[in-house]
Amino acid sequence: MTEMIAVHDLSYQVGPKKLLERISFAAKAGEVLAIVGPNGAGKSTLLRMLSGEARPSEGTILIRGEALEALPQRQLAARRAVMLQNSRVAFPFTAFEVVRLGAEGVGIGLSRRDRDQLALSALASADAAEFTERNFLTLSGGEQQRVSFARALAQLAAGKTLESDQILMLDEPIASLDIRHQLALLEHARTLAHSERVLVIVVLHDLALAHSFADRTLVLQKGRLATIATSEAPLSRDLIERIFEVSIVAEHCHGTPWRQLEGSQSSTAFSQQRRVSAST
Ligand SMILES: Nc1ncnc2c1ncn2[C@@H]1O[C@H](COP(=O)(O)OP(=O)(O)OP(=O)(O)O)[C@@H](O)[C@H]1O
Repeated sequence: MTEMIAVHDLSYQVGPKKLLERISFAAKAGEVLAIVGPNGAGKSTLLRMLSGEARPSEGTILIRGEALEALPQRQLAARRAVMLQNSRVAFPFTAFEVVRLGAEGVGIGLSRRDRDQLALSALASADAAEFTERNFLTLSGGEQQRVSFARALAQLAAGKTLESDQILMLDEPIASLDIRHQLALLEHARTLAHSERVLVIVVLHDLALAHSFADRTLVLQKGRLATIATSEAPLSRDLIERIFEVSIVAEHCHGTPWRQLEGSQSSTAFSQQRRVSAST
């Protein structure tokens, strides 16, 4: 079967600066794909390309074999929902209104009542029901993030009436969440992937969480795809040290050997020291 998404030789340049260089990979329905990498590696830029928000300078992105840029807006909105790092809301909308917007453009076949219901159940799924009538702009960062996740869920649910093949794109969705909500959000995303065949693409900073939740992890470094890690072939300590410019000090890991740490559920076992640069 055609890949859900296939990226070939994707490059993106702003002026003389190359933000992404010759990136190629493909992903299937039902997969959780994490994207990790140091600050400035190009993770958000790549997600902007994959979502259709920006066009690559070179290369192609195919969604189920069709060129991304050729997809009509409504079809694209039904196929993929995106949760950005910082959701900007220009007006003092309630959380309900923000989430309902997700179901608006793609839920045309649904009654107003059905769309309202979708928004309410998305808020509940994201553990954000208590904010339903609150002004979005007055919510805390983590609360806003839960509402933004609900909005993406509402868009997927409404889009399902038009498209069965769907992609959920999440840019650092857990950055402001406490550990309970981090795990709940990632678990929810994984269930969507494994039970409903949604392709989930998620930018994460926490390597241990990426390892635990994703089927594969794309590692970006300076705009290039350094490697793709899987549970069978996890990121090696050496590669992590090289790409993230840290030293992982085994004796500081509370007796946890690195091998176990690679499969650990929590990033708290990480103990890192800045590497003294070779030039100093
Ligand atoms: N319009 C632009 N013009 C010039 N440089 C840009 C532009 N947009 C992004 N960049 C640069 O491109 C690089 C990649 O940015 P991007 O936001 O994709 O990184 P990231 O991997 O998501 O980083 P972070 O982990 O900090 O969120 C950064 O160095 C950023 O400063």
